[in-house]
Amino acid sequence: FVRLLHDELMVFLSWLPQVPCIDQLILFVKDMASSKVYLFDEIAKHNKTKDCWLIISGKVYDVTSFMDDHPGGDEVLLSSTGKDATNDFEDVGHSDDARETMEKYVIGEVDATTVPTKRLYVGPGLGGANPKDDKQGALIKILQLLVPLLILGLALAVRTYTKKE
Ligand code: HEM
Repeated sequence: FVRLLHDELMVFLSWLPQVPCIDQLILFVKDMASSKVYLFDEIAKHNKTKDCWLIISGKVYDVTSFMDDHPGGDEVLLSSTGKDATNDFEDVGHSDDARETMEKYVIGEVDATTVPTKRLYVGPGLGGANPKDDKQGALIKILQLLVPLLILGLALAVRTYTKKE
């Protein structure tokens, strides 16, 4: 056991030169601690003011204690839960200060394979993943053909009946 302890200590000491100052040591320890990987569904459950987690650029942030201090308000943070909030975060154009602040709230990473991908809109009849879309597309095409024919027919009928003998 002592030998094992000694070995662990040596490993730790061999890491130390790579950690030039205490700030970095803290970041390093935090990094190690935050290497937990969460599933999307697990993260999505934290969607309340008193329990709020965000996914930004693959990392998971527990911003519960930041809700009252967020300059953009707590509502926007809440509305960014249950999804990948990277775009929401980037669209605002957050400052470097904000990016530094957020590091305090990292609790881990998201397992990217569990994040639902957004379904891109595929126009009707263009082979959407949903077979209902295909049916709607066909109906629209038929209507597009029928309506001008109907108008033409009506116009012809009106012309025929109003023609002076
Ligand atoms: C850990 C995550 C976040 C941190 C640490 C954070 C931090 C900040 C900070 C410090 C500001 C002040 C302006 C700046 O320095 O850029 C800010 C503003 C703002 N943030 Fe966030 N934010 C986070 C996530 C989000 C998310 C997910 C949204 C969703 C849209 C958001 C929306 C906003 C908005 C709307 C403002 C106000 C911009 C303005 O009025 O100028 N933030 N945030």
